[in-house]
Amino acid sequence: MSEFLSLEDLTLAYGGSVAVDRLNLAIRQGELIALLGPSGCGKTTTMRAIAGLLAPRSGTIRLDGKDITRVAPSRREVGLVFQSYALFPHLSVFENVAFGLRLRKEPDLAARVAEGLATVGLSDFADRAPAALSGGQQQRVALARSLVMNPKVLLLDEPLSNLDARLRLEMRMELQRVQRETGVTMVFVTHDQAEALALADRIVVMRGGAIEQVGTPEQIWTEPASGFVADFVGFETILPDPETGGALAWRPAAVTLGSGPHSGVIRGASFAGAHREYVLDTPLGVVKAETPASAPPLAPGAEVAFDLPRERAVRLASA
Ligand SMILES: Nc1ncnc2c1ncn2[C@@H]1O[C@H](COP(=O)(O)OP(=O)(O)OP(=O)(O)O)[C@@H](O)[C@H]1O
Repeated sequence: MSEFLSLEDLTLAYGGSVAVDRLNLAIRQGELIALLGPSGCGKTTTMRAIAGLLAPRSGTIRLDGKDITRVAPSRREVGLVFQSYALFPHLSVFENVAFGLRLRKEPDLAARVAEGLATVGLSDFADRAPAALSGGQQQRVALARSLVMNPKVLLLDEPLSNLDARLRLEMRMELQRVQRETGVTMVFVTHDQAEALALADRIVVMRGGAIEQVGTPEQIWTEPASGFVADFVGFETILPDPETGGALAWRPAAVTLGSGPHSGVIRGASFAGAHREYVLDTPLGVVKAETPASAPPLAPGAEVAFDLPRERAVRLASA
């Protein structure tokens, strides 16, 4: 694999407490990588180290063949877009995007700002104040501001989390389009598995300061490498497999409800639009199942037969 950005044995700590422990990751040029994991797993800490805002305790960061571990943030050619867009409220959209270019006294300022605004579809908004823009538009200004600096890597920390559901979908497509058109290598942080699956070329699932699995969205979705990843992508019933000593995991839709060799009691039921979700207490443990919304509803307290078909489970080395 041709590595463009590589993190080698990276250990990151705040004072005495280690937040990321000997992390290894190689990213190709032009890739769109998602760092996915629950709160506190070390995603933001990893991004801060790549940006140069946190000096590693040990390990190496290489970008485009160069060791940048001790290079100052402003010389790294790494762009950073925060979750709060941090635009300057008193500057116009144009001046916000021009800010970094002016600091560096770069040539062709007006043309480059115009190109940046065109890339994010905001050519007509150059004279507006940030306050006169929607959240999604502000986010796109922040993106343009980073892009005009021609970074080798663009880091995005929860870029969509402040947007409402509809805008988030729009910005997902926008980010993908910008990435395709500019070819810039992007690493973004999210705790939303749907976002990671929809956007990323590869997903890095993190847990407790370490990498749990790296794979394409398809691999993570269909072949989770551990119980932790399986649970994260919706395999909500994970039971020991006496045949192999490992474990088996099922998504709710893979559980047959109404017939089968097992029996359980419905503890909870909820309507989710296209389907109904059930939580069952069973001698095997808690089982989560769903049925199409068109199927007759089952009441809490009812006893129901069910099956856990082996052929619809994923196999895990351990639960
Ligand atoms: N400034 C800090 N000082 C001390 N500890 C910190 C600091 N920032 C983060 N941590 C700790 O480092 C660990 C990793 O935090 P980090 O912010 O990287 O997690 P995260 O995966 O980005 O979480 P979130 O999704 O909540 O942003 C956590 O245990 C956190 O408490």
